[in-house]
Amino acid sequence: MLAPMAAPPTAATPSSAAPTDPLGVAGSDASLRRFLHGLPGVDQVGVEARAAGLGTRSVKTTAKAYALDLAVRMVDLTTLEGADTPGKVRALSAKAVRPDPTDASCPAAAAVCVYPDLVATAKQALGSSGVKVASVATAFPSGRAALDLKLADVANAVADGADEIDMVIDRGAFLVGDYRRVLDEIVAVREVCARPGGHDAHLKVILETGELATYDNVRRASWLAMTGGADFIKTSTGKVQPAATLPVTLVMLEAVRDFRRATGRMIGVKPAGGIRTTKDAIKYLVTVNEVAGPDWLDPDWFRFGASSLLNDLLLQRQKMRTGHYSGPDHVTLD
Ligand SMILES: O=C[C@H](O)COP(=O)(O)O
Repeated sequence: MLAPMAAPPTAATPSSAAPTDPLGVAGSDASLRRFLHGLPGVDQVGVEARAAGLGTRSVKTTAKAYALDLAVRMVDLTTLEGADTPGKVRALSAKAVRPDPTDASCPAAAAVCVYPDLVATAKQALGSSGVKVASVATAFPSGRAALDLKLADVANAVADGADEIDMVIDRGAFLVGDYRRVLDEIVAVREVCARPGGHDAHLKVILETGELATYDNVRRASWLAMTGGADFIKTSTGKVQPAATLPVTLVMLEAVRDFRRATGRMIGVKPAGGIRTTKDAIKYLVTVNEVAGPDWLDPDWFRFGASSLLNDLLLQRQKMRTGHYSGPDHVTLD
C-alpha cells in the first residue's frame, strides 16, 4: 500500500549552492577510492527480491487517484530524437502545461526535457506556466567529447534558459576506476550551471546504469555524483538497454536516503527510459515511499523521465473520473 497518501511533509527547496564533498572524502584520489570501495556491497538477490515484492503492492481508490496525480506532476516529458522540431517541442510543451484539456483538475507535468538547441523554443512555449525546461547536455548520450565541448554544451543550454541540466557521467573513466576524472567533470558542469544572483540550473547527473555492470557500481556512482554536488541522480539516458529498472532505482533511493542521514542534504532521484505504464509508475512510487521515505514523494525530489508514460496516466485518470476508458485517440500522440 502506498501510505501515507496524505500530502507529504514539506521538504526543503533543492539547494542551488550544494557543497561539493560534504563528507570530506575527495581530498585525494586515494581517499576517494577508499571511500567508494568502502561502501557496503549490494546484496543482488536481496535487492531484486525486495523490488519484486514492492512491485506487487496494491494501490486502489483514493490512494490510486492521489498516486496518478502525483505521477503526472513528476513527469519530465521528454523528446530526445534527431528528428525533433520546434513544432514538436511546442506541442509537447502545451501538453506538459495542460495534459488533459478536457479536465481542468489535471495537474501539469514537472518539466519538458529536450536537447540544448531546443531549450529556447521550450522556454518560450512554457512561459510563466511553472513547468521547467530540462536539457540534456555534456555530449549526451555517450558523453564522449572533450571537456571544453561538454561545458560549452551546458553553457548554451543555461544561457538559453534551461532550469535543469541532465548531464551524463564519463562511464569509461568510471569503469577504469578514474573516479577523480568523473568527479571533476561533475564539479565543472555544476560551476557552469551557476547563474549570477542565484537561480542556478539544477543539476541531474545521469549514471547510465545499464553500462555500469553491477549494483555495487550503481551505489558507488550514486555517492560519487552526490559528492560532486548533484541535485538529482538519474538512472539512464533512455538510449541504452537496460534503462531504468526498479532494483537499480531502489539502490539509488537507498543512496539518497543514506546521504541525507550522513550530510543532512536531500538529493532527488529520476528513473528514465522504458517507464510507460501507470502500473510501473505506481511500483516506483511505492518503492520511493518504502525505501527513501515520504519526503521524496514530491516532484522536487522524484521525477520520471519518460516520453509516453503521461498518456497512460491520463487514460487511467479518465477511467477513474468517468468509469470508462476513452481510448488512446483521446490523448495526443507523442
Ligand atoms: O529520459 C527519458 C527517456 O529518454 C525517454 O525514454 P522513453 O521513451 O523510454 O520513455
